[in-house]
Amino acid sequence: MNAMRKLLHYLKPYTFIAILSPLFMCVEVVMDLLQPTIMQKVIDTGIANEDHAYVIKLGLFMLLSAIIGLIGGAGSSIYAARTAVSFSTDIRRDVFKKTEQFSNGNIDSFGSGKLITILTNDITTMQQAVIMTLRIFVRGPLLFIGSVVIVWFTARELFPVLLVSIPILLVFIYFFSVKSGKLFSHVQKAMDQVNTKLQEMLAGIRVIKAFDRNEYEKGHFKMVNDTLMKRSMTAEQLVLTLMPIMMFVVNLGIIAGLWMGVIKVNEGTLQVGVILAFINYLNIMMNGLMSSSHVLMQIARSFPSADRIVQVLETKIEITEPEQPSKMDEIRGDVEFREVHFSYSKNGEYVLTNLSFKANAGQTIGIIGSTGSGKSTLVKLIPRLYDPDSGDIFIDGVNVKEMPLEKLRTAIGFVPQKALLFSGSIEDNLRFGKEDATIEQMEYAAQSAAASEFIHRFDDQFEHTLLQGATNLSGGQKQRLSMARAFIREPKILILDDSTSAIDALSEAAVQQALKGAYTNTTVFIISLKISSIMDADQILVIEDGIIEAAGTHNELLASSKIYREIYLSQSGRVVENV
Ligand SMILES: Nc1ncnc2c1ncn2[C@@H]1O[C@H](COP(=O)(O)OP(=O)(O)OP(=O)(O)O)[C@@H](O)[C@H]1O
Repeated sequence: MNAMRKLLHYLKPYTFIAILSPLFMCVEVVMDLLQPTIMQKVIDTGIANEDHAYVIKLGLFMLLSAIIGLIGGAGSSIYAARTAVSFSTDIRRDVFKKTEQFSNGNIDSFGSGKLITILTNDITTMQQAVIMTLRIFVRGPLLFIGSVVIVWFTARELFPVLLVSIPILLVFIYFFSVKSGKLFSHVQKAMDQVNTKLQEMLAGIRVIKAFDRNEYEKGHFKMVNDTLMKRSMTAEQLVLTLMPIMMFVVNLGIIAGLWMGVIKVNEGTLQVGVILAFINYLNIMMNGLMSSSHVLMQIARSFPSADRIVQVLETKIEITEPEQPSKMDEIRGDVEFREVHFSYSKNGEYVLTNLSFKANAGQTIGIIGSTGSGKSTLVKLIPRLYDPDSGDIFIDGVNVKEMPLEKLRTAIGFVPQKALLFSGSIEDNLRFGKEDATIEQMEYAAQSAAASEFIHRFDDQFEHTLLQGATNLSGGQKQRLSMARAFIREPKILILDDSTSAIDALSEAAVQQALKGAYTNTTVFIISLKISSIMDADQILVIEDGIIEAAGTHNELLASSKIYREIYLSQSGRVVENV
């Protein structure tokens, strides 16, 4: 309820056109309600007295009221659609803006499948609810109340039929609306699972094929799809069953009306036209109630959607701008971790425990350790993709939590473990790192990342188009471009998270040479499973189970760290070549 009230604020800018819709609808309803009364007069006065002129006059009047009704209906639809679409567009914009600010932790906790369902399904459900409320929620009750009032004044003898049938209809509508709200919230949850599965399948289609897991994936998809089907079926069936039940109650009302009416016609206290008008009004009433019940169900369905949308809009962003950002000059690139503890699920097991180290500006820090030991997590804390549970990280002596986020992140070039490029040209992707980069800067960054050669092999070079997920590049080419994108920023801190894993030894040596040459003032963090990639570093951190097991230069570690020595020995064939 609260969530719905919050979202209704989005209607405020459209109040005027939102009011126009029901106003136009009133015109249509009045015209609809006039028709049976005119018809009654045609029968009881025109036809009964054989007054042709009267019949023609009323016939023309019926036509005119139908045309006015049409204008009213069309006007109402146009303004309802305008209001609802603008309303949902504004909500979608804000949900998108909010998700953009989400920290990694926020995204982890929602899951991208659910976020997509919220941005598509839930917002569309709200849009439908607004359209139906503006159009039908006014039309339904107006038709209903109008019919009751007219029957009271024109066919009071048959009014007892309404006194019995209306409460029965209302009970059914109440029961179905409440039940459908619950069922549709289950449908939305099933939809989240289908979206998550679809996303995963599309992202991993190559792996699925390579492992010949199509059948397994099909089976898995069938499972979530079947759940969605069952839940949708139950919900839709319930909604659709209401119609025949209401028809049945109305038909009983018609029979009762006819029976009472015929008796009264025989007694001479009622005219035949009144019975016909009564039956018409009973049908109009049922239509009014039926459409109101549809709106009620749509509204009931929109409550869980509103809750989910507001959940996103009100999510507390875990990583926020400091309230009083410290004033900093140019960042030099000193990085210090002081007693840092971190866990992904708050109060869960620590992934990093009591990390302390210092990197001076311009130094290269190698990070090595077994899979899952916490290497990537460590570097993700530097640009504040996550914040530590306790302990602090300083850049040039200033706590990163006190630095303006933009200043902090523009000083960092991050090359993630999985090279993620965007659809568009190579140039677009490089400009992602530096919007106003010149062609010379692009050339230089590409050269430093050993990407120049393959780019120049394309006819259109930097304008070469990358498909979604850069599927038209090889793994190594993607890594090189991802590095070039970070290099072009000329960052003060460069983080290379196992970013040369798909690059041949010669190219890797070229990249390292470039780093030594042109990026001497940059503090470089290199994560690698290969000793050859980090052995020249000024300082190497050996991470095991989230703890710095040892730190020092290559030679120091060979002497002091058992783990480092073991890694060295296991890779020594390659290392010896490189030394
Ligand atoms: N987003 C996440 N949510 C929850 N746990 C995570 C998340 N990312 C990583 N972990 C867990 O944190 C631990 C450290 O992961 P991390 O990616 O830092 O390891 P790593 O040393 O970089 O491994 P690798 O060499 O395989 O890349 C692992 O146990 C992993 O399962």
